Amino acid sequence: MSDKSSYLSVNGVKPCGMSNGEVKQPFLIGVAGGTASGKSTVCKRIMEQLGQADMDHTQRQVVSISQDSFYRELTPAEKAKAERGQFNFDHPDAFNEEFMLKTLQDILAGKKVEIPSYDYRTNSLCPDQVITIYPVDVVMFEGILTFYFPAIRDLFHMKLFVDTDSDTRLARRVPRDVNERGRDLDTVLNYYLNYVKPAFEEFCSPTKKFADVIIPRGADNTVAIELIVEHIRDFLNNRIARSQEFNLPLAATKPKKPDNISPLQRLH
Ligand SMILES: Nc1ncnc2c1ncn2[C@@H]1O[C@H](COP(=O)(O)OP(=O)(O)O)[C@@H](O)[C@H]1O
Ligand SMILES: Nc1ccn([C@@H]2O[C@H](COP(=O)(O)O)[C@@H](O)[C@H]2O)c(=O)n1
Repeated sequence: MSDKSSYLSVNGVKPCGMSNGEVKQPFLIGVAGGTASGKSTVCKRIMEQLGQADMDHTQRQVVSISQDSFYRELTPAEKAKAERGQFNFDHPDAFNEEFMLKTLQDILAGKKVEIPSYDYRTNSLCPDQVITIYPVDVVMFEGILTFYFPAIRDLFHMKLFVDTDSDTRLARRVPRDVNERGRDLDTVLNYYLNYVKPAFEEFCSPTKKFADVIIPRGADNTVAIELIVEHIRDFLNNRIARSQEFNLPLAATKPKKPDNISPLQRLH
């Protein structure tokens, strides 16, 4: 099971459209950055500041999805290489680009999607542990190569790059891989030097130029996180205002019930 599942939203809310029957498109945020830069932690902080962290997962209106759910299935030969620490999981070819694109397009179209969990210990997807994502207000999509694929990059309303010093990232990655991903120290260090670091320089770091906001120091940068949260709130408030304008003629005969407003919208 993914070690990010504690906040990965298995949200059970029913699909919710606008009161005028229009499909509600989520605010889609791409979050990129090197391994262990703090992408997941930044998403968690955004969720907390939007008042979503302590909420029952069935009520959440903010969802965070990891790009790791979109690793492609490996052939038996590739699996054997992965077990020896010789398969490159930091290369774009390791991902199922088509599935990633289709899933994000479906999310934007207001559809319910299903994505698998990822197991780092077996280097494989868990098809029996499917995560259902129902339509919500805000979807964050985080991963090392979130901005690498042009068609996927173009889908985001907002692009964040978490920019954390590489020594700090290595210092975080080593204990994480040993304690949570069942790797030994030598394998982790060799893998980092042979695959992770070169791929970061070739494929991930150059995508920083596509970001709207670069977040130095990741989750420690509380000012940047507050500014991003304010921007998300503005977007949602503007959308509510637009939808209320659109609904004006209906409002006289059918007042909008508080239940039609999502928990996130009710904050403002
Ligand atoms: N600002 C921080 N200070 C200390 N530890 C952090 C910070 N941000 C993340 N970590 C830790 O570093 C590790 C990697 O963070 P994570 O958010 O999972 O990174 P990513 O999603 O980019 O791989 C985790 O163990 C996390 O708890
Ligand atoms: N089976 C796997 C698959 C991926 N990785 C590493 O995960 C890193 C990406 O996840 P982050 O949370 O660190 O962004 C990437 O650098 C891969 O090397 C792995 O170790 N095993």
